[in-house]
Amino acid sequence: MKIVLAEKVSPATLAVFQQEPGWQIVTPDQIKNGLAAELSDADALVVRSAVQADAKLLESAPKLRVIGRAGVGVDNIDTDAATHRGIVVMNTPGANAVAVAELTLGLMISLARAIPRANSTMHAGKWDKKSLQGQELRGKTLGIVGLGRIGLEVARRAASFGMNIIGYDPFVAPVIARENNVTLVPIDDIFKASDYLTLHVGLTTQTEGLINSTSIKIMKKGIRIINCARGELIVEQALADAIKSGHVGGAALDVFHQEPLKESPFYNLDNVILSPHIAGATDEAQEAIGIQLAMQVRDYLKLGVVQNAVNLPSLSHEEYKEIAPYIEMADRLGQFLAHATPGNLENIQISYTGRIAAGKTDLIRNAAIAGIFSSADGGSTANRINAAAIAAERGIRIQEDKKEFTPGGAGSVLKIVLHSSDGDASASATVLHGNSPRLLSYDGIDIEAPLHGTLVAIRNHDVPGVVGRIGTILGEQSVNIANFALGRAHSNHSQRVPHGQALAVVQIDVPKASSATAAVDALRRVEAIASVRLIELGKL
Ligand SMILES: NC(=O)c1ccc[n+]([C@@H]2O[C@H](COP(=O)([O-])OP(=O)(O)OC[C@H]3O[C@@H](n4cnc5c(N)ncnc54)[C@H](O)[C@@H]3O)[C@@H](O)[C@H]2O)c1
Ligand SMILES: O=C(O)CC[C@@H](O)C(=O)O
Repeated sequence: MKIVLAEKVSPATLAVFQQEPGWQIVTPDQIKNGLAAELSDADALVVRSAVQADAKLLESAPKLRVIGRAGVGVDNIDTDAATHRGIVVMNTPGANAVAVAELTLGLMISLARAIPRANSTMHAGKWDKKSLQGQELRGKTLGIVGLGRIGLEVARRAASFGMNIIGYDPFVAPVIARENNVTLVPIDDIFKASDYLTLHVGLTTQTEGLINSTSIKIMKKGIRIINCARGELIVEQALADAIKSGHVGGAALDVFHQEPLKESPFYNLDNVILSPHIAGATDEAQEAIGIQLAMQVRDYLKLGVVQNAVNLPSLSHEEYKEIAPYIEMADRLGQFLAHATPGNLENIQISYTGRIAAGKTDLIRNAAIAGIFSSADGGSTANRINAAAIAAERGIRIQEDKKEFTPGGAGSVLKIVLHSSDGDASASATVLHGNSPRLLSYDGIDIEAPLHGTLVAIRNHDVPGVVGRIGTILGEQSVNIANFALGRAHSNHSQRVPHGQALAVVQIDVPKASSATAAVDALRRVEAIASVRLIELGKL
């Protein structure tokens, strides 16, 4: 495995990767010919906030499987492009929340008591006590936009200063706000009522430019604004103008539109405190972030465990262990069905029954779709990260239904139905003995066959002698049979499978599926055989 660390990470982060025998770790100082060149054969990329992992950069990384963001905000990563390329994007939520909250409180106190100015005047040999009378935080109203991990840490600390806390976050449960002494209010009330306003939302199309000349106009005179989230949340010139006019009493900014900051409307404004994107930069946070991220990236590359992914639901190690055999089974079932539709694929219906229906099924769904898209020559780029997105791009609808409890306790069963313009194809499967994927039905005929290795699926008329002919032909062609499963349509089956139809799924021992082509051709010439499909089941 090749891991490219594009930005400085803690020594403990490096150590996690270095413990893996044979892994090549490239540190920022070893990147000599540019990041794009280094990524040409990389499996993983680790970034902080400076590197822009955009679509163009990702084009130069054909093998890349995971991007690890050492931190929270992923606005420097084109997650759509990553998803499209089947790359997992992971971050480390929460690991720097206390660090950011502590700096936020530090900046609020610094604004209230003009600590930076007190310090610089003292260093300049001045005793400027008169101009340094401040205000207390006690009794003031703090408005928090974004009550996630950081926003809530800020709320808890601000409560201990005796502040009244109001918050705006459309996605937080009122009970969580209440438990943290936050009164939820509409965003305009935050602007109107806050003495201090602090931002803790990610950069999205909804939050970009949240603080602008219009929102500033309705703010309480003298408000102080703290931004430790993302520079783009504020229209910088509008804020600078409002500070100069005295409408806004001060600001403390850790993040900016352009970083590193080279030119700024805030330079030389007395009541503006600037810091170079350091809110999350504490020894403790960087250590926690680095180790957590390195372990996540390692576990994904080694075991396929997806944790803290922003483009896929995360699973705990235990959850992953439980569904891993079903992910593999879904992929094989999809491969089994691949090319089985008579016309152009329009719709994929995936039904989960039993225990799997109770858990997270996105990976199972994507594996099934990736399996369906897989072609004999391996030309499909769909994988379990991007398969649903690729289906959507191709205009193929995905329908899912779940039934947790089934009469008869059939265990966990996955059923896939491919609907096409000219007809349907369907199959269902389960996992036996912990990790053995088994086919349970194909096109309405019950059967029990291993979903493993090379299979020959034969639809035939249920007449005497066919099974014997199949065995003879395979024997004549020196193809050894590893497993022979038979099923037949019953009168109570759907009308699509007429009575008198039968199915054989034969697992054969051949080095490559192509070694059995002659045998398959011979089977096709048997009159009672309606169709033969040679299927080589690969691993995802
Ligand atoms: N300066 C730094 O060094 C630094 C460090 C860490 C995080 N950050 C920034 O802080 C942000 C918040 O981090 P977090 O760990 O608390 O993330 P989080 O995901 O835990 O919290 C974000 C909160 O914002 C809320 N939200 C989303 N859209 C909203 C909207 N339109 N209006 C109001 N609330 C909205 C979400 O519901 C969520 O509760 C990150 O996205 C990152 O950009 C900066
Ligand atoms: O890596 C950093 O230095 C900043 C991280 C911070 O912006 C984050 O979103 O976690």
